[in-house]
Amino acid sequence: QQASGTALANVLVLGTGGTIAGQANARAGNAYDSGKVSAANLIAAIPGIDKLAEISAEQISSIGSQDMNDKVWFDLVKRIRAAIDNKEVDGVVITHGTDTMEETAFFLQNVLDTDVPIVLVGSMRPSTAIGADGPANLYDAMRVASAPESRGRGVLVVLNDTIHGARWVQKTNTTSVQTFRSPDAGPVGYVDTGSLRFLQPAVAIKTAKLKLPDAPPLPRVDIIYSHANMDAAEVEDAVKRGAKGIVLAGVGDGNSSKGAIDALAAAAKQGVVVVRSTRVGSGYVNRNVEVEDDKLGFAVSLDLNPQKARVLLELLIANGITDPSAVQQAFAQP
Ligand SMILES: NC(=O)C[C@H](N)C(=O)O
Repeated sequence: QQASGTALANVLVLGTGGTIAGQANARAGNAYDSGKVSAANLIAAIPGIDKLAEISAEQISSIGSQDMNDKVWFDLVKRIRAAIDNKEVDGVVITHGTDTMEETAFFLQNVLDTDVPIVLVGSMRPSTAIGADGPANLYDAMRVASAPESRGRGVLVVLNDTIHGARWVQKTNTTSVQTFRSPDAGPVGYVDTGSLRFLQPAVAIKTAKLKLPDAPPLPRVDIIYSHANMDAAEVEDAVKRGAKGIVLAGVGDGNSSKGAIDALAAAAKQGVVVVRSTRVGSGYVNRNVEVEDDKLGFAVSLDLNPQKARVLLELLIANGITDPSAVQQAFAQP
């Protein structure tokens, strides 16, 4: 049963920008500009998409997702909540740049309380490129967002025929159209010319674990990238500039040099929330294996990469959850 009682699902498309809305301007040079084409015009250019759903399109922002920020996130939440509360929609599609798509997806999953499908979509080639991938991706996202079987699966990402879950998806290639992967969990489904299929039945993903403050910004959480020959400087700088939390993009199993770990322990003692993640790109970060987390007052990110650990930690601190064991428990929730 659709929100409006009509045969087609009602899908709200919210444009934020990105390469999917990018346009080359040959006269201005070789680079293309992100976020030039409105979501409404992207939809209008796709033959047959109007047969999939009753579509309405609105623009939230027109930016490359390298510039994604708290204000756009708060605006998205406000609009989506209103659409769901007013029973306007059966599904939501968000057009978005790919660079920070996984962060927006994971952010929304943590604050939206709904089983309505929320689908993020982007492209790797601008809308004016030969073989632009945006139209097919947007068509597929519309199929996913309008399908009853997509309900209750949390926030989804659709690109290149593949459906991913917000917790696991990562951008893994700088330029390839096959860039989104879920290294630790695999995709949740596929959408191609012939079919839309999920690999597992929906296991209600607990959305909205956390409250969103009334207005941005979220508390400052810095990511510190670990490397050979590392000292304490980056950690100390983060503390000096007022970071309330630090995520370590550690080497290997979330490790770092003695100097950096000592500085993180000192920061934790002062009340900065420290979460160890990894720069590796896949795998779990385990507690108390190479680093004495219990003793030093750290939490670990488990399967969350540094950029998603940062999003979760911002939200936890905003909700007053700063005790390392409470932070650890929150990271463990699927
Ligand atoms: N393919 C893309 O969308 C990259 C672009 N820089 C963005 O994230 O907006």
